Amino acid sequence: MSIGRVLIVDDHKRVLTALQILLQDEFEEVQTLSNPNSLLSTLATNQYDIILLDMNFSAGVNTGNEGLFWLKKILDKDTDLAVVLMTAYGDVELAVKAIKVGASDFILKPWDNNKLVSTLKTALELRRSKQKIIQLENEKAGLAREMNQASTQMIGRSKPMLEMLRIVEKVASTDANILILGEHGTGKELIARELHQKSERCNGIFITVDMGAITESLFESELFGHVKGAFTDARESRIGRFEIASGGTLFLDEIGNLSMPMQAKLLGALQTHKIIRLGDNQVRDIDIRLICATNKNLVQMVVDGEFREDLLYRINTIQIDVPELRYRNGDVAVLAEYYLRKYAAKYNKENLRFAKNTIDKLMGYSWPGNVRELQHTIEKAVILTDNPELLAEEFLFKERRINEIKNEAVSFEEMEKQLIGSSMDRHKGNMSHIAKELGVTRPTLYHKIKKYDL
Ligand SMILES: Nc1ncnc2c1ncn2[C@@H]1O[C@H](COP(=O)(O)OP(=O)(O)OP(=O)(O)O)[C@@H](O)[C@H]1O
Repeated sequence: MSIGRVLIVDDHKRVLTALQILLQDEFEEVQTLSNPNSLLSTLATNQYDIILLDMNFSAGVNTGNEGLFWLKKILDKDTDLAVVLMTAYGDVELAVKAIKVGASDFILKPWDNNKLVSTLKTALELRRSKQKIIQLENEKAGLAREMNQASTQMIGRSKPMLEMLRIVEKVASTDANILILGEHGTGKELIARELHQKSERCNGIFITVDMGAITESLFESELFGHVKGAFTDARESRIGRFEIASGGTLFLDEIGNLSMPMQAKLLGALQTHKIIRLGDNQVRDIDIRLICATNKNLVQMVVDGEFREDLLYRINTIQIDVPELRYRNGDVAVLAEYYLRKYAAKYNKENLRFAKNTIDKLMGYSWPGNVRELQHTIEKAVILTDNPELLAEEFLFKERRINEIKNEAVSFEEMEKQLIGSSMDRHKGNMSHIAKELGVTRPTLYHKIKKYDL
């Protein structure tokens, strides 16, 4: 028996009785209605999955117009209801008209019992699939809205920043592939999100894949998906990031970390706009806007034979260079103020201010870890301070010259390690909370935990 509620509408009592007897063993609930005039009030108080509706109600007038009239009324109330129509006259034109208006199917009287039952069951399945699709579409749109809302506003009014934002503004609405270059923590992911939000695809999904955290063996399954049984651990079929991002934007972070074989596979998908799930043979079209980012010098990598030239050309239709924080005069002060307000609110220290000379000290520092380092530095200071003002002495920077920046990367790594370690303690290993606090994706977090052996 199928789980489904059926309403039969026909003005012939004998038809109603015969259909009810036939269908009550096949469906969960079967009700009848001999007068269509009470159809709308019946629909208002009861829920059905299928309506089996006669086309001709007034004796002697067999135009089917009454059926079409009631069909429209039903669909006005609930566009997803499956309506199967019945007529004693095999009028193809009328059938086409009814299907165009939104009927699920059409049955001729006298009916064949088996055919009638299977038509209704197919209509029911179709309704279920439609409902599932609508539910998934709603969930997807809701998720996209939530993800878009969650992203931070871009802060910065310095000249290099304004120049970059002007380019972002210009290229966002195009569907061009974009390559974002910049040091760690300069805001590449934030810019990618901004591009997505300002694009025609803003109601679609923005999805990030951290290429630095993806292993050779998982690459294809992660990006292209797999079918059940494609490899030992593939217990269920799974769609890949390319398909999830369909209609939206796919952001490939740390693209410079891809091995040559992975680059070849990625290039294949980008050239053909098609993918094949691992273990499958169906070719599927992909519809994504591609944004890539890296802190590596890809041109040098091409020269060194570490990055495919054809892939570089494919991904950098437009290149955006994100300026390092140390070259953004004035942005440090604005960002510092922004993060002070954010963390003061978070840690219930709303009245906390910077002391007079603190901002000068922050502006004098070179910020090798860029905005992320500034963000974490302010958060740490807000947590640790017992003063009503954040004093310059509370920020302990080793003064560094530009030629020391190479070594700074090492000390920044040390700092990053400590930050992750303390966040892990604070959140008792809850990866979602840690990733949220540190402003990184979970794959990046896993990668860093592995890297620092935490
Ligand atoms: N202009 C900005 N305004 C506000 N916040 C910013 C800005 N730039 C970066 N941030 C913040 O700094 C942190 C790091 O930014 P993001 O992750 O986008 O950098 P990234 O360049 O992608 O870093 P990585 O190369 O390490 O992946 C995030 O928390 C982000 O919100």
